[in-house]
Amino acid sequence: MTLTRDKVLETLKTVSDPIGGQDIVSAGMVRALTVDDGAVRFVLEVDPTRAAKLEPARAEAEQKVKALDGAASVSVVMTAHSKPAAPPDLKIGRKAEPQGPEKIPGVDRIIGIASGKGGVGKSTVSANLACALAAEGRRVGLLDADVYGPSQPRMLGVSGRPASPDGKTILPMRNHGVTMMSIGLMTNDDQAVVWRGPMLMGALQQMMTQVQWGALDVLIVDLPPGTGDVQMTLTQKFAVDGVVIVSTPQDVALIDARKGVDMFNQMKTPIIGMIENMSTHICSSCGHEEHVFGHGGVVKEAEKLGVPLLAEIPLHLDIRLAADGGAPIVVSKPDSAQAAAFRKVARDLIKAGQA
Ligand SMILES: Nc1ncnc2c1ncn2[C@@H]1O[C@H](COP(=O)(O)OP(=O)(O)OP(=O)(O)O)[C@@H](O)[C@H]1O
Repeated sequence: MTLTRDKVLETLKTVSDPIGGQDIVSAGMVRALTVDDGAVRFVLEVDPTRAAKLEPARAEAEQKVKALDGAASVSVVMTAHSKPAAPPDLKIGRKAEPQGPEKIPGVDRIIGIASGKGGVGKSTVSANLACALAAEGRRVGLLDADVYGPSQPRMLGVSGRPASPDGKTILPMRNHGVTMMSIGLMTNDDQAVVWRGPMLMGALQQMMTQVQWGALDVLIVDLPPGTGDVQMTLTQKFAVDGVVIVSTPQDVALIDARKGVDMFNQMKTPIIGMIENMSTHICSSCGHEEHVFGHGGVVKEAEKLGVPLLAEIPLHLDIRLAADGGAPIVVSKPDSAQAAAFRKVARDLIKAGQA
C-alpha cells in the first residue's frame, strides 16, 4: 500500500503536544513533511525552552508513523525556533547584561563565506578553501548554510543522511579531511525548500550547535547569497571572526557585494577580504586568456572599501568539473595553477592567524 502525506498527517494528529494540549499538527509544530516512496521526513519546530519536554512527543510521532503500512523509513528532526527577545530593560542606571554572540565549544574560529549575488562561486570558494586548509593540516569544518541551494554535498562528494544516534545531536559527514554538514543532507535532492524566517534561524542554530563538530581550528560557513535572515542570525548569535566576500568583476555582482559589505559593517563583523572569482577565463584547450566578466573590478572595489583582495580566481573548466565531480580542484589537481590560487588564500589565512 502506498503511504500518503494525508495518512501521515492524520496519524500525527493523534499525537498531542504535552504542554499546550493540542495535537502537534494543529499546534503548527509539524513542518516540511515529505513522503517519498515510503520515506517519511518532517521537522518538529519547537520552542527551545520546551525541547526536552517535547522529546516523548517526538518519539511517539516517530513510532506511530513507523508503524503505518508502507512506511519504509521515518526521520524526524526537532528544530528549536528562536526565543522571542526579552523586552529591553529601560531602567536608568542598570548595568547592561552581557548578551554577546555565542562561541561553539571546541570551535576556535568561525569564518563566513558570503556573496551579494547568487552563482558567483561562493560555494566553490568555500569547498576549495576548506579542503586547502585541511591539506595544510588544519582541523576544518564546513557548514553549508545555503538553504536555498545547498551544493556542498555534491561538491565534497558526500551523500546519505547524517545519523543522530541520540535523537538530539547530529553526526556530521567527513570527506577530503573536512568535517561537513549541509541542510541539503536533511532534505530531498529535488525538494524546493520553502523556509520561513523562524525556521531558517532554527535550522541554522541547530546545525551550528547540535552538530558534533568536535575540535576545529576553523568552521567555514557557506552562506546563502544576499543579506537575509541567515546572515543576520549567524552574525548576531555566533561569534563570527570574519567574512570573506566573493564577487565576479561584473558591475551587477559588485553592487550586490557592496550591500553585503555594508551589512557586515553594520553588524560589526570584520571583513577578512574579497575574492574576485571568474576573474580571467583560461581556455582549457589553448590556454588563451580573456576577461569574460571584465577584470579588476573587485580589486578596485576592495581598495575603495579598504579591505584586502585575497585572490583572483580564474574561470576555468577544470574548476567546475572538479566541483561537480565531488573532489574540488585543490584535491583533484592540487598542483594545477587553478588550485594554487585557492591554496595561497588558505596559507595566507593561516599565516595571519585567521584560520
Ligand atoms: N572559477 C570558476 N571556474 C569555473 N567554474 C566555476 C568557477 N567558480 C564557480 N564555478 C561554477 O559556477 C557555478 C556556480 O558556482 P557556485 O555554486 O559555487 O556559486 P554560488 O555563488 O555558491 O551560487 P549559489 O549562491 O547560487 O549557491 C558552479 O557550476 C561552479 O562549478
